[in-house]
Amino acid sequence: MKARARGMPVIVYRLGNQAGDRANAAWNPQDLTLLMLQGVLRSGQAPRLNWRLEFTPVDFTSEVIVRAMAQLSLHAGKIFHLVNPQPISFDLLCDWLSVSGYTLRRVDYADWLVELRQLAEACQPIASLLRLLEELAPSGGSQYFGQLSTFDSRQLRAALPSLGLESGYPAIESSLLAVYVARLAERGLLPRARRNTSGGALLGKVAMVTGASSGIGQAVAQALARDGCQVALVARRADQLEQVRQGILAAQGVAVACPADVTSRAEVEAAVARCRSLLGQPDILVNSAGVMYYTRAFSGLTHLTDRTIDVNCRGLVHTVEAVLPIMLDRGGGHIVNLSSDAGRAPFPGLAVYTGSKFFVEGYSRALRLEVASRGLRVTCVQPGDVRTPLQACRDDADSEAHKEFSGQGKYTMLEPEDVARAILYAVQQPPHVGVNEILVESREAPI
Ligand SMILES: NC(=O)C1=CN([C@@H]2O[C@H](COP(=O)(O)OP(=O)(O)OC[C@H]3O[C@@H](n4cnc5c(N)ncnc54)[C@H](OP(=O)(O)O)[C@@H]3O)[C@@H](O)[C@H]2O)C=CC1
Ligand SMILES: N[C@@H](C=O)C(=O)O
Repeated sequence: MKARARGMPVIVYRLGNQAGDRANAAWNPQDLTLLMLQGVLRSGQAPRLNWRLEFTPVDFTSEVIVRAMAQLSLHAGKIFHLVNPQPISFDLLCDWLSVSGYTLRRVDYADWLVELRQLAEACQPIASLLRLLEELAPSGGSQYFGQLSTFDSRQLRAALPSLGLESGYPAIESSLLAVYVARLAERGLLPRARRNTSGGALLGKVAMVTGASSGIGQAVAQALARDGCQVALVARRADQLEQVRQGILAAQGVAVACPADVTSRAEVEAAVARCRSLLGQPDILVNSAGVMYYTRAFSGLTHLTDRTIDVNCRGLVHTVEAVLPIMLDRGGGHIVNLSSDAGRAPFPGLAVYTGSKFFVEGYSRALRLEVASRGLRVTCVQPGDVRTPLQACRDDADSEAHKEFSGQGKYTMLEPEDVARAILYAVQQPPHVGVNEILVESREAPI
């Protein structure tokens, strides 16, 4: 300020937490974020903490400073806050570490400190972490972590294009965290992650599967994970998703639960954001969430017809619209929509369901025409009857219609895995091949 008062050009930089650079993760060894990472991964424990953490890769900070100095006349007199405008929650970071191959146990903060004290004798960074925590939170409590100051970064954001930094402020996302953890592990500063050993043709791809808590969606999620995909599991029942996730983890795969009701745009968008933070951008979207109620059009069960349209039509559009910008941006992606043989032919007792699947067909075909030239593929899968809970007759449905028209007990139905194999075939094709439709039915019941 004195220099400014004497007429010298001054730019003020207010720095938040500085993290390692994005190439090598060269990082101040006494930084709290790094020490916390070490504390979590060395102890194998994730303390319950209400902490929103922000950090900025140090190479970004130095780029801003050097470039702004080169344009002094443009930026003199400005204050640049280099404080990450998009902090992430510590919970999300721990979830990310878990899906990235670290086994973590959730514990209370106080219990974690006890564990750290035991590790501190043999591990210098843990001793440093304990010292820092005593300084920041002398009473041993976790209150310190609840405080996060946010700063107005508008001035910096506005200046970034003129500084040649059009890609904006570095987001704390999966790809950045992956570089950090890998580089730090190479240098022995963090333990190495357990790798996804399932291998397979889809290794490195990210898939989002709706309806993953049951039936076809569950089988597809498992098959994709076996083939190397990291899978985001979407449905409403969090407990069911957790079971599916545990099964995938036990088979050495990678999966994360993203509970959401597809009829809510906001919940779908939050699920996509969680997938991006924890696994990365989705390469594949499988829309399997759906409902089917045997009801004749004149039965007056309007709540079931509304629900069918909401889930099968609106829900599917919500997920497609949430991932489309990401896929278009990257110039690639594969959307697989569960239609039905009822998307090709009418079925009595299922007028609204048939209509919903004709919608899926029409929507998918038009979508394909719009996005094919931009690198995206759209596949409609049309299964005949599959042995899943969808085929059951709900108490409030039209039981006579179910008795008369359902295929149950009349022939051998497909298994969910039969449909999963068809989907795997479609997504494993080379990028120039579009498998646009697959009709897969019970041999005994062709339409
Ligand atoms: N089974 C069959 O014979 C056939 C099925 N299909 C289609 O395949 C798809 C999957 O069916 P299937 O696996 O058999 O059925 P299931 O009943 O086994 O599974 C349906 C899935 O959809 C999810 N779901 C339902 N409503 C919502 C919602 N509002 N938000 C988020 N998820 C929801 C359910 O999860 P949760 O309850 O946890 O939310 C569940 O995971 C459907 O689109 C169906 O139309 C096509 C042809 C034949
Ligand atoms: N096979 C279809 C209709 O009966 C379906 O289950 O989607």
